[in-house]
Amino acid sequence: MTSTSELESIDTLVSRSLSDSDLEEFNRIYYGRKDKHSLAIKTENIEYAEKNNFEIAAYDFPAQKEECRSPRIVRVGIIQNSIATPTDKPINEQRQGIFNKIRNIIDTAAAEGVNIVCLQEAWGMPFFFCTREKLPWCEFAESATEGESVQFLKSLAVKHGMVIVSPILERDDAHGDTIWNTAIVIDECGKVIGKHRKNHIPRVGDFNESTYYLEGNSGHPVFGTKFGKIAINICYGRHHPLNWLMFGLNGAEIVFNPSATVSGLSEHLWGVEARNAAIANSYFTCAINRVGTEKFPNEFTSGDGKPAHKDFGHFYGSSYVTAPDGSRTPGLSRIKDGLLIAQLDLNLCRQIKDKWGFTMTQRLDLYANSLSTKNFDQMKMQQQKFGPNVSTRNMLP
Ligand SMILES: NC(=O)NCCC(=O)O
Repeated sequence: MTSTSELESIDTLVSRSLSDSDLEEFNRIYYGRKDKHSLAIKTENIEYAEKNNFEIAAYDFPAQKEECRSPRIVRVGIIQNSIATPTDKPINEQRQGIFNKIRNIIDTAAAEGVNIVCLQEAWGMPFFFCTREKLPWCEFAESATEGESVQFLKSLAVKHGMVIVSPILERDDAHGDTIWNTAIVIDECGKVIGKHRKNHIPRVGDFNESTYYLEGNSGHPVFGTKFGKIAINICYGRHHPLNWLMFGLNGAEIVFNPSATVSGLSEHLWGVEARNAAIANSYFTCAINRVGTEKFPNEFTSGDGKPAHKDFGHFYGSSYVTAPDGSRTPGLSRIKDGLLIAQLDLNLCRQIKDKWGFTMTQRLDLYANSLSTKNFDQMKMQQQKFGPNVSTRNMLP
């Protein structure tokens, strides 16, 4: 289910083209990496990954030693995956094929000491929203506590004593079978400790997701886990700086961004948005994108006057991790399943807040005032009087 005509990755292109010393400078200037900070991976896991056709990479994000606090080291593992079988196969076969791949990758993450795993958006199904067809696709929606993928991951969480963040399509049968795009958090004992429902729904390209599920109603929850305070900003939410801000205000130390996005649309934005969010909010971000090209049984149109077609385009993977100081890992492959492991010292969040003062110097009072209902009403009145070009300065008392 992966395409070979696509470029493997920008990072392999760069590293193949530069001398060692130029590559070191590239990493320093562009990625903020003072040295390679690669972590050693056990030989048997490298061999296992090769045999099972997924990439494995590992990086370290150390913090300075402090006198009063011990280091708070956590290993996160982010997983990008393609689908496993053609999309015209029975639902259970499609689902099981993906489960088999994910089990291999999570077992490997555990063998490398990973504490928290996060999967990509809607990881257990093809990204069928382009089709606008309800059946069979809505059959992938499942209960957030007892669904097929939830049970599958609960057992892996217990087996490995790890926290697993799992983005699913949630069917809430207690509330009119409402469907949501949800990330659930399973703790190391196999308990679902909470969930977040995607706040922002795309209305761009073939991302016809509003046909299937509603805008989330869960706010900006942060989950206190054994390994750190985590939050999930699902896919299109990464274009909304205030969405990122709210997770930070609520105390997140790591924000996962499970995504599904295609080349031609967003690839030039991909390396910017989650990285910028880490800088602006002094937390770690983990951006995870689906990989591969998915074809569907029936043709659909994109509303752009071009001929009907059966594929969504290429999901370009390129998952990466950014630290609060803005340094980042290279991206995973654009064409292959992958596991990216990052060892984070969460002490870095406070160290960067102290160094740069971004959270201390932000003016939430000014923003809140400008965004308040009273000021919106004033703006509307002014716009009625003077036209749409009225300056926001006119809104302030
Ligand atoms: N899944 C999703 O929200 N994709 C929207 C496209 C994008 O944000 O790049």
